[in-house]
Amino acid sequence: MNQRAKDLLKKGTAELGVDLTPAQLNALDLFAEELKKWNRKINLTAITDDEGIAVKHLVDSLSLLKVVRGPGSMLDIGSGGGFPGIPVKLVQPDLDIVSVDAVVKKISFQKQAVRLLNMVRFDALHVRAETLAAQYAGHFDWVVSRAFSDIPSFVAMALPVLKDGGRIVAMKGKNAAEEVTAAEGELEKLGARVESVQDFALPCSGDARSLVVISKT
Ligand SMILES: C[S@@+](CC[C@H](N)C(=O)[O-])C[C@H]1O[C@@H](n2cnc3c(N)ncnc32)[C@H](O)[C@@H]1O
Repeated sequence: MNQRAKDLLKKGTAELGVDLTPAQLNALDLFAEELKKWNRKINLTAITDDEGIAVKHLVDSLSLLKVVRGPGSMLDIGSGGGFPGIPVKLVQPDLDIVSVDAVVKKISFQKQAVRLLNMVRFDALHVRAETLAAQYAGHFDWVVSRAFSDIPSFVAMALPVLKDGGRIVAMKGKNAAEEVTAAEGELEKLGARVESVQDFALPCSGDARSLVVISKT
């Protein structure tokens, strides 16, 4: 990434209360360069400029650390090019992460990023999230997603693999409040409830963001 994008990444994460070490900054930069390289051949993201990647992918993914902390296990459903799971792992290595996507090319990219960045205890799996319960029933402390689906569909996939006392986190943009209100009845039927909604402005862009935290009832 160019110097301006690196400065935005450092400033944006500092605003989130995350002080990146030079090694973490370097790892996030390497990941961004690999993303750009693969994106020329396969469609991983519509955001291709360095500043956009720094703010809308990296800082945005790391905003999850407002509520998710290690140590523990985390599942990222519908992770695409590795968001939020890969940036989160690079900054919070004591989280054991499973990252799933239904599109094999996206998982091939994530596996390459794992090799390039020497990541351990990060499994990128080409599976549909609906099939995970056979292997991971009641396993995860955190089940997260960004730009994945409506809240009830996500929660229906997350509940079978959530540990007792675990939390589901939906990363949302504007209109989160309306989505939460619309989801309440369905969540009750599923045996879940919205525990908190943390609204904030994405650093460096000001775009509205919300972290919707959901627990089992
Ligand atoms: C809009 S993309 C978001 C990607 C990434 N989370 C991000 O924020 O950039 C949604 C992703 O969910 C994946 N997906 C959709 N349904 C899925 C399912 N049932 N199980 C696993 N992945 C799924 C798609 O292949 C796609 O990569």
